[in-house]
Amino acid sequence: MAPVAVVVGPPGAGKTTVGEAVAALLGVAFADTDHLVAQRAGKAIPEIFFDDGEDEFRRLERETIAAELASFDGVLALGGGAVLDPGTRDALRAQRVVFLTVELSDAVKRVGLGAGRPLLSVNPRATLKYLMEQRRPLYESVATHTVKTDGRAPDELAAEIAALVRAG
Ligand SMILES: Nc1ncnc2c1ncn2[C@@H]1O[C@H](COP(=O)(O)OP(=O)(O)O)[C@@H](O)[C@H]1O
Ligand SMILES: O=C(O)C1=C[C@@H](OP(=O)(O)O)[C@@H](O)[C@H](O)C1
Ligand SMILES: [Mg+2]
Repeated sequence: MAPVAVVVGPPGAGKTTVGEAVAALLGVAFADTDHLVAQRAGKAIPEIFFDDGEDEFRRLERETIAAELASFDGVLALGGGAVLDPGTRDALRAQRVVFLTVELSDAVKRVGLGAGRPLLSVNPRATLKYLMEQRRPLYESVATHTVKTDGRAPDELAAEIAALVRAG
């Protein structure tokens, strides 16, 4: 069993929002690894970073993704930093992976002051710029499809991605 699609991209790309809409259009389940990690830890993501550190968050994230790739058959949205892990990138090579791209200006507007995203809680624009530059090659290395999201509504993007999945 494998997800019908895995959604990757930087914070603010719309992985959670668009991924959920794609699942609804396809009539399949939706899961977001951030949500699953928080559930597993019994606390919200900023609390995990604060209490336990980023390494512990990444460990939970890596294990959660491995488990979902083996057992989940809906649309799976990952956290923006999931692709930093080489084992996760390897596992994604057998999957349909949709990379949602976003330019810095739209990403900054979408994440606002970074509430709920501990890495962006200080200076979101500069941090996002750095994260996006550092990770772009990693997203590209796992993507089977790349979809630009700037200036496009989530519904329109979801329809395009659902069609792409239906087309196999
Ligand atoms: N295509 C879009 N156009 C405008 N706003 C969007 C778009 N996609 C997502 N958003 C908004 O941007 C914010 C971040 O979206 P989210 O789905 O959480 O992104 P991600 O999971 O990639 O970090 C949310 O407030 C969401 O409503
Ligand atoms: O980019 C990152 O390293 C992170 C992105 C977040 O997910 P979104 O990309 O859904 O915001 C979340 O996993 C955590 O705050 C770390
Ligand atoms: Mg998200």
